[in-house]
Amino acid sequence: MVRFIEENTKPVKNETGDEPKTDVTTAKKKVLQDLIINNGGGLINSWVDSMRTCSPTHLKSLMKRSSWLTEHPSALDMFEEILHVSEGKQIVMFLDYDGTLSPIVDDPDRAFMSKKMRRTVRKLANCFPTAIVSGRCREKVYNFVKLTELYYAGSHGMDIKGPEQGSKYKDDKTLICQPATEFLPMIDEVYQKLVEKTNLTPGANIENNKFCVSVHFRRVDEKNWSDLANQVRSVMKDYPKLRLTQGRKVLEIRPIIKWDKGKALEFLLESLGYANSTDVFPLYIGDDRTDEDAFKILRERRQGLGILVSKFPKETNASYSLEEPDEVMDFLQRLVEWKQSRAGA
Ligand SMILES: O=P(O)(O)OC[C@H]1O[C@H](O[C@H]2O[C@H](CO)[C@@H](O)[C@H](O)[C@H]2O)[C@H](O)[C@@H](O)[C@@H]1O
Repeated sequence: MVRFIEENTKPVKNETGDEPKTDVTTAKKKVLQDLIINNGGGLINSWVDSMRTCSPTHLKSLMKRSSWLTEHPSALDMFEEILHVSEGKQIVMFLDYDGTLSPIVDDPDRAFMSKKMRRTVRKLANCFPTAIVSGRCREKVYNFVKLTELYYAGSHGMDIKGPEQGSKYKDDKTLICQPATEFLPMIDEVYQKLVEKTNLTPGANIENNKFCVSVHFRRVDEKNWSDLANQVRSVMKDYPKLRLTQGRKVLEIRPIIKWDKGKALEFLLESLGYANSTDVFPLYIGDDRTDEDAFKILRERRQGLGILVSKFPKETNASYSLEEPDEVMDFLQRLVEWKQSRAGA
């Protein structure tokens, strides 16, 4: 059976503080049950349901933004409080790329970050250890960001490398972590098969992210989603060692190993010498379901905090929110100014 792993989520409460009777969590649980029980029968419908359930416009109708903001306030509004809880600790920054540093666009190859954002991230990395944690392959995300002073964790954390020029925080020139190398031939094979299978589905775009593959359906007409799901399933059924997760209008195919953005965060903290430290404050900013693994780790460790980038209410383990990449840039800029003011004091 193809394994479709639901990302970690927590129930969203309605305005009275109760869980709504039919909320997103319930809907997703049903999708998951269908997958397990039907083992193929209702599978395609379930995939398509899930593809729809993840659309922000669908979620928008289920949750009220005002009550959601009470639980996940703006990180800009709460800036002073965030500084207060990080007092005396080393801030370590973790930044997702798509939808966090760059706006979501139709063509994944054109998801450029602005020059202003790049300047801000460069200044940030000068103030705090900073890592980019992305679903994209590391080389590709590096080509967008182009900053040698950062840590990069590509392929959802399955490809980690320290700063090119060494880090001012630690000499990490040789830091490399690739826990899924044995899957490389399999991923290449699946990528080729998916390209062939989906080439008659208008708008479908298969992206090779080295240790995982993305099947984009942003430009696929909704009436063709079940065809696409069928094509993906027909390929994946022969690969029980691969699993499927979902991001923003994208199906992500990746090895079944227990490694994700949360594990990458832990690995990087450990590499920086903060494995068991209580003096560290990791700040993770991301917009997608795959970022939930990192938000969850921070909650479990009771360390630092997660900030979800979203204009719409979403189930999340993050504590705070920002609406869009421009707000992320403002937040990062304020962190830089705060750090610089202390250095000069
Ligand atoms: O972890 P991330 O850095 O957020 O990467 C997740 C996926 O991001 C990209 O896809 C998303 O952004 C595209 C460009 O804006 C958009 O067209 C697509 O619909 C989004 O899902 C990237 O192309 C994927 O490979 C990443 O896995």
